[in-house]
Amino acid sequence: MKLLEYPDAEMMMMNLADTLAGELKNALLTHDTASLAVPGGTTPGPIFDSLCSVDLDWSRVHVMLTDERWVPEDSERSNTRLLRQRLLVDRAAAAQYMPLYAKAETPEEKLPELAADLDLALPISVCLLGMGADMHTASIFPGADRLDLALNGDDRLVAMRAPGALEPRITLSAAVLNAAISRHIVIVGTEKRAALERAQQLTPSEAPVAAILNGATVHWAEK
Ligand SMILES: O=C1O[C@H](COP(=O)(O)O)[C@@H](O)[C@H](O)[C@H]1O
Repeated sequence: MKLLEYPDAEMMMMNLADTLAGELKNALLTHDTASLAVPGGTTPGPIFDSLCSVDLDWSRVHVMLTDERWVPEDSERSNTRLLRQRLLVDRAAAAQYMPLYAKAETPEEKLPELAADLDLALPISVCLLGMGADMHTASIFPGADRLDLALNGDDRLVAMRAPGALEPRITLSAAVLNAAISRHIVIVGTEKRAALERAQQLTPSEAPVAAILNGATVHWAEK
């Protein structure tokens, strides 16, 4: 794992947007299409605000989330809602969005069709992940019901319920995240920095983020 420390979060978000854009442009030089996986939650909004206006051929880019909360798209908890408001706008509105949510009571009902659609966009060219202070990444949570499947199975997508998650989740598996050509993790604050350091001493079952640290670049700013 490589750790990049930034003087402040604003600079980090702009830098990271540039890095992701550069990697996408490179991928498009040698492939017809490229894919970008991004997290939801509270951290990545400012990255999306910069990335969405980058001049690249977005029509050849598949955009997907690393994970989704099983709530309707108009819910404030929806990661898709965040993407539609802040990433899939401006030039990036031309990207092809691969949803991880479809209208149904439970993620299990839609999982096979969502997973089949994803195949078009795998392996991921550029992957950005977040991390919670509880050391979850994507929606791979400590104590989750299908933790072993998400960490060690071959499935691309896993439906999850966990004590630390407010609603059912659907998440890309560690296998899919680790197959990404480039992997970045963005974290802000001293609590998450301490959690990252703790995770490096723990097993992936105790600290799921540990499963995807090898080969990743972690971007950190205190505030
Ligand atoms: O629930 C989630 O949490 C993580 C971390 O979110 P943050 O609000 O602490 O930045 C996020 O990476 C994930 O995509 C999201 O579903």
